[in-house]
Amino acid sequence: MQQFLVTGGQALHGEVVISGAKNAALPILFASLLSEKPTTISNVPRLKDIETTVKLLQLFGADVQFSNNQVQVDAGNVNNQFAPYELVKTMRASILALGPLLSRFGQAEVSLPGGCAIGARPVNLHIDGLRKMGADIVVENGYIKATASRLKGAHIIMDMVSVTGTENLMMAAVLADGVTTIDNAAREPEVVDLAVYLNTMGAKIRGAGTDSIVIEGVPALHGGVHSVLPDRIETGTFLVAAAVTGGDITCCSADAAELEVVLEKLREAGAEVTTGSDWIRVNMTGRKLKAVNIKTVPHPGFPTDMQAQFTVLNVVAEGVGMITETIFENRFMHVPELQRMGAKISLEGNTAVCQHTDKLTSAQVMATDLRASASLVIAGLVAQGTTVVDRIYHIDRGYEQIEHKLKKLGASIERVNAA
Ligand SMILES: CC(=O)N[C@H]1[C@@H](OP(=O)(O)OP(=O)(O)OC[C@H]2O[C@@H](n3ccc(=O)[nH]c3=O)[C@H](O)[C@@H]2O)O[C@H](CO)[C@@H](O)[C@@H]1O
Ligand SMILES: C=C(OP(=O)(O)O)C(=O)O
Repeated sequence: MQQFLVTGGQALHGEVVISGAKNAALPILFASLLSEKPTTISNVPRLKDIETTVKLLQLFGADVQFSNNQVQVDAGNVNNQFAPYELVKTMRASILALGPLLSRFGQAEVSLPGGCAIGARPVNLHIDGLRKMGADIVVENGYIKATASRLKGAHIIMDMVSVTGTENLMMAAVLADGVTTIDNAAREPEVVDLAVYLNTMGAKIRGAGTDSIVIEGVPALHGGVHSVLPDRIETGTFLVAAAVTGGDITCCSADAAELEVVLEKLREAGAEVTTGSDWIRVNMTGRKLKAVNIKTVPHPGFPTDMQAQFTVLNVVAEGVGMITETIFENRFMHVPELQRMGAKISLEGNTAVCQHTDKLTSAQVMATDLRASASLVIAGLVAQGTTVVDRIYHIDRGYEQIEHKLKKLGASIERVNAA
């Protein structure tokens, strides 16, 4: 098992190139299953979750070539629609195989993903929506078994805003017979990127990015070429790391329009934030960090995937900052670990009350999920001494070469094999 050793005290300086977005690349790779023709996707981050997706696509019978950051998928010979528990348990996004497989082949059997550290994360909305489109679905022995001769267009009103739920149903609707409307749809930029990719392949989707998406079914898709949008959560993570260390960094290949609310919170926290067409700079030199209040909500509100990083910001900042998590019921697993580093945080229901802590001190801490692990690394960058972050396989799910990127910005961080 690998660990990070992070020695605090260096302000981050310089430029970092942001990778393609994990949460866009995953649905886009699964969407390739909808076409018999080859597709090419560039700006794909090299991450554990992407490797898992490639394995799944290959298991289905697709020919997948991954070199540098480009993936070519030829799903012309797909002959298997079974996603086993062994792969699905390592990556919840595997549920995104369900919609495309069912839509193109009329059958799919996908393991239920199960809960994870941040919450139960059911997939009832995915199943209900597909049933509305005429699918026969049974859930037994831990598997979702779905069949449909051809899915039919339907009017689906989502009970809750679900990102992968919206994506799964949008993909399923692309080859359905007739028009599907998804109301109360997720508006995340990753949903929009998926729609752009599908439209490139000949799908007829409009309204992505609003809460009502209309999909006119087509008989087949052709090939396509697409570049994945920049990862707004990776961008935000580096910007927070710069702010808490009192640094000055520029994220290149980044999109400020996707991060408006996060940038606004950084300004409120005292950072100087400037942006260009494809870069964002945060300068904290000689400035005082102030605590901010945050409430996570679906896009365009504050993203839950940036909550743990802002928890650290609030601990280092002056004043008291409240962090309220409304999306996932258990997304404060980083708090006890940060407390072990001296952070003054008290949990009151779904709110973490963060107080200024004069000095964080190093400790051995355990990563429990992807963004929690990012927050522990950020805390290590400002703590006195060397922090040991265990279970960094969580961070490898979502951050491409994080230690190399941080080192280039002046951080002291090493990946080591645990003794
Ligand atoms: C691969 C990917 O894109 N992951 C993102 C996606 O996860 P994911 O798509 O899994 O998250 P959802 O948007 O579906 O979850 C939002 C809320 O809805 C609930 N829910 C969801 C589906 C369902 O069928 N029933 C149900 O009750 C969930 O438990 C959660 O409380 O959006 C989350 C919220 O922005 C992000 O944190 C994840 O990084
Ligand atoms: C929760 C996340 O991812 P996933 O939905 O893949 O678990 C995340 O990216 O922060």
